[in-house]
Amino acid sequence: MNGTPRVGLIGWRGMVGSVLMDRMEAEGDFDHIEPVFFSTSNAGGKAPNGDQPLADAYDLDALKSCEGIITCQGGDYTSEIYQKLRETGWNGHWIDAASTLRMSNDALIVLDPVNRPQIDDAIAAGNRNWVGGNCTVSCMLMGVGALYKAGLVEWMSTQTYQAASGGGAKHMRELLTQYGTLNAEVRDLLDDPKSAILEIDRKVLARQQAMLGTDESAQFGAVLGGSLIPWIDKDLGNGMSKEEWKGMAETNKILGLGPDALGGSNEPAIPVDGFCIRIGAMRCHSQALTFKLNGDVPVDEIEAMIAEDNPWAKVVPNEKEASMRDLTPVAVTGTLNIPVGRIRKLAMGPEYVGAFTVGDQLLWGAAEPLRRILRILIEA
Ligand SMILES: NC(=O)C1=CN([C@@H]2O[C@H](COP(=O)(O)OP(=O)(O)OC[C@H]3O[C@@H](n4cnc5c(N)ncnc54)[C@H](OP(=O)(O)O)[C@@H]3O)[C@@H](O)[C@H]2O)C=CC1
Ligand SMILES: N[C@@H](CC(=O)OP(=O)(O)O)C(=O)O
Repeated sequence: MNGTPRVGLIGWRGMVGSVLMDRMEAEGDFDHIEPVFFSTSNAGGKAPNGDQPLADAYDLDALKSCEGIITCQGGDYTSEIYQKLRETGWNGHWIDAASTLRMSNDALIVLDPVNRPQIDDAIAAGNRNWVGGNCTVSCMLMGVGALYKAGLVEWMSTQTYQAASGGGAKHMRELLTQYGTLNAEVRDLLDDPKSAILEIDRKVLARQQAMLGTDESAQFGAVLGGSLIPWIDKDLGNGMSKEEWKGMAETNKILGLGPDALGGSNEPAIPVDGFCIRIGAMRCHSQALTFKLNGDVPVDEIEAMIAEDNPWAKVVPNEKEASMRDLTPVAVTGTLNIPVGRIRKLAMGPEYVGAFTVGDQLLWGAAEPLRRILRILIEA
């Protein structure tokens, strides 16, 4: 991009978009672009800054006037507009949070602390589509990408603990409402220290069961408050959820491995598989990882590789106090830190290593890679 490019922002007032706006303000990104704010619902309304009214996000001429577009509007918008815009001959940079284009042959999944070499190659090759990765995959690679870069991983299994925010703002509200409803149901008993805990438990369960199939659980389609949901995203019909499928597909594409890598790669894909679980956290995704490494690498070497890989990955000593203090959603939310802890050899053998990592899925999992690719393209 040249000079101070005109960049269209779509989806800026949504949950991901609001986090993106905050980060762009904090990093001075608006000093490097001429922003054009779009809306799908309020064209002509007031933009968040500047004196231009909101442009219509379905107006192809308005979109075409931008050298770059960043959208956090969601997959439906991308499906509706992207192809039409390209068919007009628009050759600008399309930067997208939605998954729609992620596996396309002409799109790179961006996570520059992990795949900057692929990004540089793609820029040189004239790539124009840049898509943020799945939140779980991006947060995982920010933490343990060093092991992949070093060629140490034979396979990895993930067990995720994903926050309500992954579903969207309404899901976060539903979770908190459920917690409140359950608390209200037993408040009198909680206030009485002599009340029987099994009575509290019985009443909570009855209230949870009463939520099923009602508006109280409409977003998740199951009760999350005081429970969990062992399925995220679509059912692929082969026993796998789409969220689980993304683990291997996107990890390898980001790393430039396997046939789905941009331009295809002769390097074989690394098996990544496991279970993705929704839990009652707000906006941090956590994951327990099991690696089979292709050798017996000492734990202190693994820790050093992770610590040195990027400024955000932080090794947490595998001790109770440090883990409880630094390796939780409460410790990480709102920060770019990606702590990696519980690193230890597993009983299966010296090549088997376990780790636990936490990341804010709205930051590294969604907004941050987008604003960073914008800066990279401006500076290229
Ligand atoms: N949620 C997540 O964790 C992740 C989401 N993504 C992607 O980002 C997309 C957007 O997700 P998310 O930000 O959660 O979606 P939101 O529902 O928060 O926002 C999407 C759009 O909804 C419109 N909208 C309608 N009512 C409101 C309201 N009251 N407040 C704010 N916006 C409103 C806005 O469009 P307008 O201003 O035009 O009316 C907004 O841009 C997803 O569809 C997904 O593709 C990617 C990674 C993670
Ligand atoms: N699927 C993630 C959110 C996300 O990032 O989705 P996608 O891969 O569609 O961007 C979740 O629900 O936690």
